[in-house]
Amino acid sequence: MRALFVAGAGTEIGKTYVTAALTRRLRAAGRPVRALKPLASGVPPHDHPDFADSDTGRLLAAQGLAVTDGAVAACSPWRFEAPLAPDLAAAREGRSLAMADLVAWCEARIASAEPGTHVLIEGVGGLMSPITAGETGLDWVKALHLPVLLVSGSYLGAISHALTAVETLRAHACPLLAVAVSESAGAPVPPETVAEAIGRRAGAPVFCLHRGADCPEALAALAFPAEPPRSPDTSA
Ligand SMILES: Nc1ncnc2c1ncn2[C@@H]1O[C@H](COP(=O)(O)OP(=O)(O)OP(=O)(O)O)[C@@H](O)[C@H]1O
Ligand SMILES: C[C@H](N)[C@H](N)CCCCCC(=O)O
Ligand SMILES: [Mg+2]
Repeated sequence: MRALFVAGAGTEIGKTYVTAALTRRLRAAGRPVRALKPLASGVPPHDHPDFADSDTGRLLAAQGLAVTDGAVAACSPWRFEAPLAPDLAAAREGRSLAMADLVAWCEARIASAEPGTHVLIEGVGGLMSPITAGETGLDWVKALHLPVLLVSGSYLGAISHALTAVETLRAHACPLLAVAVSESAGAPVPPETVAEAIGRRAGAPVFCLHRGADCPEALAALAFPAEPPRSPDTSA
């Protein structure tokens, strides 16, 4: 597998945290990776002190990339300052975006990735957060035909949010690779308890990331299995 889509059961629950952790894990194993946040709202200009805390800033840092005009545009070509749904954030700036352009950009980035490079695409907000006036993140996932890594929190209510997203993916024949439960601050139960409840019903493996934790090796191995060593060519 060369690319996957990191979708959320909601917003502010850990998609960027998990994407960055997976990126660092792959890089530490010497495996090239591109982490993309094609569409980002709530992003200040990249010379602003808060840029480092934006999704784009955090994904560039995880990739070891300097904050340059080119690197920012190559990670997040559609950036809006207002921390709102993308369609609303775009409208605040008198701009708009087209799903076809977003999908075409993602497909081109996957197609042009160096051989062996893994591509992670982080979505926006929750699975069905609006992208344009008429389309949601689900439409984006469906158009890309990529396996989905669904990120959940562990706050009270996260189980239902995650399973609602799982059912939605299933109803639309979107392949669910795994669920990652990223521990929410102040959660009333350990993330394993949430993961177990999701796992019983999700029909996919579920992984936990505690506060501040690295990406589990097993998640990286499932997402991007190591290529088997080539057997020697004995045909000559
Ligand atoms: N496992 C974790 N350990 C420590 N901090 C975490 C963890 N998961 C999430 N966070 C923190 O919670 C906040 C929200 O997480 P994050 O930005 O990854 O959410 P998101 O789902 O990507 O949000 P958005 O919808 O804006 O893209 C961030 O400050 C992030 O660092
Ligand atoms: C600003 C925020 N952190 C995200 N970038 C956008 C979240 C949009 C959520 C829209 C919704 O589903 O209501
Ligand atoms: Mg994010």
